[in-house]
Amino acid sequence: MKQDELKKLVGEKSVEWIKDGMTVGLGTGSTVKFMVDALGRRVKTEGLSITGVTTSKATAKQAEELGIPLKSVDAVDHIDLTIDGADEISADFQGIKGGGAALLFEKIVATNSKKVMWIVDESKMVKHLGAFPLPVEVIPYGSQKVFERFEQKGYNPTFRKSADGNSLLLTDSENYIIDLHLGEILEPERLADELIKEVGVVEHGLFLNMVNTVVVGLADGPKVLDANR
Ligand SMILES: O=C(CO)[C@H](O)[C@H](O)COP(=O)(O)O
Repeated sequence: MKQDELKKLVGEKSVEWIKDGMTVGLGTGSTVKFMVDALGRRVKTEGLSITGVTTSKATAKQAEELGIPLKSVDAVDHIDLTIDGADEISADFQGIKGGGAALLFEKIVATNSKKVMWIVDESKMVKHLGAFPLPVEVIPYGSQKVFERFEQKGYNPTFRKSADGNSLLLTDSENYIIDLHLGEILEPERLADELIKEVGVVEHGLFLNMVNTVVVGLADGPKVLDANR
């Protein structure tokens, strides 16, 4: 099966966990897009009553067009379940997210959720994190200095460019993304602590001890993994 078909498979499978009356965090990315489409169909055809809390302008636009009722994270009491994609998931269920530059809102929504589910095709399952460049969201002011500090530490940083390649990408919060090309992250907790203490860093894409369930798209069907937390 092609990667897109695996993404569709898990996107459509994941909405089975959504029940009437839930407040649901809606992640960002191409896999989540299939999930939101499937959720929109359930809202329309079954009259499923849910409230969505989105993690990006792109997901909010898609959900609005499908008639999914939305609220801000600040306007809900709690989020029952967040369904999101991921860029890498290690054998011990730690993750890298932010390939779609939505890591800040994704982490805020995940942190305020009772349960977090990640939906991925099998290429995202890895032994150790780090082959995927680690996104770090930084405030534009002073970002060159943060970049230089990352260079001195040997983190091989690159500023993420906009889709047309002519300017730096701006996140939904109008920040920049610096991607760290680390190769392998052997101590994710230590790195997460270090990055969040760096002045000018808003958030990083290490999502540690956050996911409860992973739905992996395999050629012979979706596989559900429990992170036991
Ligand atoms: O973290 C994300 C966006 O910030 C995405 O969930 C992640 O990049 C996976 O995206 P895709 O489903 O398109 O592969």
